Amino acid sequence: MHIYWLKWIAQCTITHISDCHKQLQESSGNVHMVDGFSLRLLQIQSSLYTSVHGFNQEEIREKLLAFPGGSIDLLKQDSGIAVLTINNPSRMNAFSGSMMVDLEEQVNQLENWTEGKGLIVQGAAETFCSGSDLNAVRAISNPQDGMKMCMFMQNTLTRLLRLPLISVALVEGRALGGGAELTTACDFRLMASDSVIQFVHKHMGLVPGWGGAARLVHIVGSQNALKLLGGALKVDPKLGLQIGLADGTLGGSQAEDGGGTPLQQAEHWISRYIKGPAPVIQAVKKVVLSGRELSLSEALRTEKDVFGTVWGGPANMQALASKSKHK
Ligand SMILES: CCCC(=O)SCCNC(=O)CCNC(=O)[C@H](O)C(C)(C)COP(=O)(O)OP(=O)(O)OC[C@H]1O[C@@H](n2cnc3c(N)ncnc32)[C@H](O)[C@@H]1OP(=O)(O)O
Repeated sequence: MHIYWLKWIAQCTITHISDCHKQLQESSGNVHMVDGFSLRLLQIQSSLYTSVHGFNQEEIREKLLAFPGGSIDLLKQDSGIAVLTINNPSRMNAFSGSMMVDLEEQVNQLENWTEGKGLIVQGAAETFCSGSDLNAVRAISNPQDGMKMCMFMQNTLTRLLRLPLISVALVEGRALGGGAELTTACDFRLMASDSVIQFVHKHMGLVPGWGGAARLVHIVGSQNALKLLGGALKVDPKLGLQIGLADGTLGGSQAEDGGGTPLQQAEHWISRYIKGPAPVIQAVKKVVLSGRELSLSEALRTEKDVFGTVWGGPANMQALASKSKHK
């Protein structure tokens, strides 16, 4: 069992934890073998950095908790859409150390949300996020601590992007520095009419460190990424749509976006992509994610595995029974 399990862990670095959980249960035939400890181990394996890379999660957690303030709030709704709110309005929703730890805990929650289909990431009080809290940054400005914080946030944001939920960043006000990086850890970005996404890192004598540069290149291409980072350009909704950083804008005609608050408009926008049963929507995200992250042959094998989880499943059988037509 141990050798099989270790082999499986090596394979499932990319595959989402729930797949591992399910297959472990099947292979062992004993659900009790997948206890909290094993799940935690699997979560660590789905992260980028582990002790092999000199990363000590508990040590950096302790360090980050020394910089408290604000919170990351999670609301899981019956609709299958969760709302994650970056909440530190007195600092324009800058990330304190404890908020970085909070975010990791909320991602844990979402990884285990079997009924989930969609996720909206927003900032409190009509602005998105002004990056890392400069007070914390000053206090841990030595390269060693900076690298540890960077690994912690890369782990968390990678797991956020790999959730089997279709995610959208709802950008109101400003998304600056690490806040701009956070928007790239979602599948889509929606920009309110007066909003700005700006990778201000160059002005701070930095480059992105939370994985934002690598993800940005995937989203807008290397030419545009170079312009955005090299010029610390302000991306408004018009430029965002033009270069593909924004997938939609809010504040259009009522008919188009459903009207209401920006959050209601974002819920309306995402609802068209998450209609249907959770296992099917989660499978959609998984096949796209594997196509995005894996080599073609690995992605094809993953697609086959994910296909196997929905083929002959309840939604498939129901559709066959109802002889549905796609007019
Ligand atoms: C790898 C991660 C890299 C990074 O994220 S580095 C951080 C990048 N972010 C920044 O440099 C943002 C710096 N802040 C600003 O440019 C401006 O505060 C900002 C966001 C444009 C808002 O400007 P205003 O509307 O004029 O408001 P304000 O400046 O009076 O700000 C209100 C209060 O919020 C505070 N604040 C804003 N961003 C912060 C941050 N990142 N860390 C800590 N505190 C921050 C700001 O100091 C002010 O506080 P207070 O009222 O003076 O006590």
